[in-house]
Amino acid sequence: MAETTTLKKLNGKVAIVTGAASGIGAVTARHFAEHGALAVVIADVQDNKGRELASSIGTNRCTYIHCDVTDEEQVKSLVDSTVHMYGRLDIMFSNAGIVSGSHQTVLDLDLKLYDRVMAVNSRGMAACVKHAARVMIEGQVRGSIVCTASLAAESGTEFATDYTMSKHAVLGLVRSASKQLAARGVRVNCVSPGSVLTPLLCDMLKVGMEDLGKMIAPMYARSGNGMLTEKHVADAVVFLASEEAEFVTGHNLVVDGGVNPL
Ligand SMILES: NC(=O)c1ccc[n+]([C@@H]2O[C@H](COP(=O)([O-])OP(=O)(O)OC[C@H]3O[C@@H](n4cnc5c(N)ncnc54)[C@H](O)[C@@H]3O)[C@@H](O)[C@H]2O)c1
Repeated sequence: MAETTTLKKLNGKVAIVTGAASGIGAVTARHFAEHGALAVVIADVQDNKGRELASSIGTNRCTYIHCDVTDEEQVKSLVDSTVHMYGRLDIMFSNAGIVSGSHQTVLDLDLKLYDRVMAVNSRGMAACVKHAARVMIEGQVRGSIVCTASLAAESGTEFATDYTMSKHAVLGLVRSASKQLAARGVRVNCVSPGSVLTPLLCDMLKVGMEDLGKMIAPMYARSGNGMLTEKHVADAVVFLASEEAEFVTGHNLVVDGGVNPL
C-alpha cells in the first residue's frame, strides 16, 4: 500500500507528451499514467504508433492527437483540445525531435535540412511552451513544462551542427521562459539525456538498433552503471513534472549516468 502511494507522483494531473509515439516520449507517456495521471495526451505525427500506444495505456485516460509541432495552429489546437476534453493542462512534456539525414558539419551544412531541424527542435519547442503556458495561466494552474534538450545543448559536436544549435536554443528557451513565467506559477525545466537506444539515435549515427546497442554498450560498461534507458529519462521527467520539484525551475537536468561522450 505504501509503495503504491509513493509511486503516484502525478495523481490527477493532465499531461501532454509530444513526440510520444516512439522512444523517450512513449516510455514517459506510459510512466505518467503509471504515476497516476488523470489523462495523458499523446501528440505525434506517427498516427498508427501513437494510436496503438494510447489504446495500450487505456483509452479511458489516454488519447492520441495528431500534431506536427512545426505548425503553430496544430500546437494551439492540441492544447485547446486537451483543456476542452479534460478541463485543464498541468504538464507539457515538449519532447518531439529529429536529426538531419546527413552529418551536417559546418563545411557541408545543408541549409534546407538545417531549417527542418530548427523548425521541429527549436521553433516547435517554443510553440509548445508558448501555448501550454498560456492555458496554464488562464486556468490558474501551477503547471510544469519540461522540454527535452540533449548533452548537445551545452557542448559542441564533431558533426550534427544543426542539431547541436537546435538544442542550444532549447536551453535559451527554458532559461528565458522560466524567468518570465515564475511569477505566474508556471515552472519550465529541461532534461538532457545521454545516448539512448531510439530510432533518432540510429538516424543520427546511421546504424540499425542492434549495431547501435553494440556501439554504445562499451561506453556504459566502463561506467559500471548499466545502459541508459528511456525509463531513466522518464523518471527525471516525472520528478520535474511533479510537486516534488515545486521549487525547481530554469534547470537543465542531465541524465547520462556520468558517461558524457561529448
Ligand atoms: N536518443 C537519444 O540518445 C537522445 C539523446 C538526447 C536527446 N534526445 C532527444 O529526445 C527526444 C526524443 O527523441 P527519441 O530519442 O525518443 O527519438 P524517437 O525518434 O524515438 O522519437 C521522436 C518522436 O518525435 C516525433 N516527431 C518528429 N517530428 C515531429 C513533429 N514535427 N511533430 C511531432 N512529433 C514529431 C517522431 O515521430 C517520434 O515519435 C528528442 O527531442 C531528441 O532530440 C534523444
